[in-house]
Amino acid sequence: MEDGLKRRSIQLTINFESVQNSPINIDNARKALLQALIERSFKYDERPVFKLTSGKTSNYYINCKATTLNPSSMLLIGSLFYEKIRHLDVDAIGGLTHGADPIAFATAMVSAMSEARGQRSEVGDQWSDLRVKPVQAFVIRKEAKSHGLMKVIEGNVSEGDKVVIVDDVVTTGGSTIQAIDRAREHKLEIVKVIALVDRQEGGRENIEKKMVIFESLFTRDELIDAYKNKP
Ligand SMILES: O=P(O)(O)OC[C@H]1O[C@H](OP(=O)(O)OP(=O)(O)O)[C@H](O)[C@@H]1O
Ligand SMILES: O=C(O)c1cc(=O)[nH]c(=O)[nH]1
Repeated sequence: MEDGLKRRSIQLTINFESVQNSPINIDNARKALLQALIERSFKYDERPVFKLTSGKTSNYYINCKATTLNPSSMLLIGSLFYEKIRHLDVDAIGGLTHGADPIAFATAMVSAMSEARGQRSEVGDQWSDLRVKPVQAFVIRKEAKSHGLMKVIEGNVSEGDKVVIVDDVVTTGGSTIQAIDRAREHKLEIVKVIALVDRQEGGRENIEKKMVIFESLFTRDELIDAYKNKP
């Protein structure tokens, strides 16, 4: 924790006029992100050709990286994830590399942009969304680094920090649970867990057994509906 820094959150608006002309509305951002996931990430085949991390096969696959690494989607992701944590006392956001990384980075970036707007509000500007301290991003490695500082967790987090664990997809929840366990081994306090997509295959239940709050931005059902109704 950085001492002496307090956060205030006054107004619930996401307004990126400082970086682009059209402000982002949360409902519109969600719709746009769903569309991006369908266009870039959702793959379907009549045969179960997609092999999953668990070893099972599936007839659909959500390659979230094609969306999470796309710059306009990053802005949407950062805004939507930040919206879910901005009222909480959170020091940092991260998860198991690689799925979690772009989500954590985008959210941290949006939190810093929010801080910049807060500074403007102090000089009487219209932006009154004030967060004095941005959220740090961190990365949990699958294996400890074998040289340098030999770290498992990279980023500016330390014992006692309040963190949010993220993942791009939750299927069995195994990857997210690995992140939860590693974070706890490092004495990080988990405030909640947020996934971009919940495949509704038992992951939520498995994660909740770790006594954490679990949320997702989208479910498999929503994605499949959107895929079927694709113009
Ligand atoms: O809920 P689970 O059954 O664990 O499956 C979901 C995980 O699978 C994918 O990661 P992957 O193992 O493909 O690794 P990568 O992100 O490093 O590519 C995805 O990013 C999730 O982390
Ligand atoms: O279970 C997985 O490994 C998995 C499923 C999916 O839809 N997308 C992904 O990246 N991983």
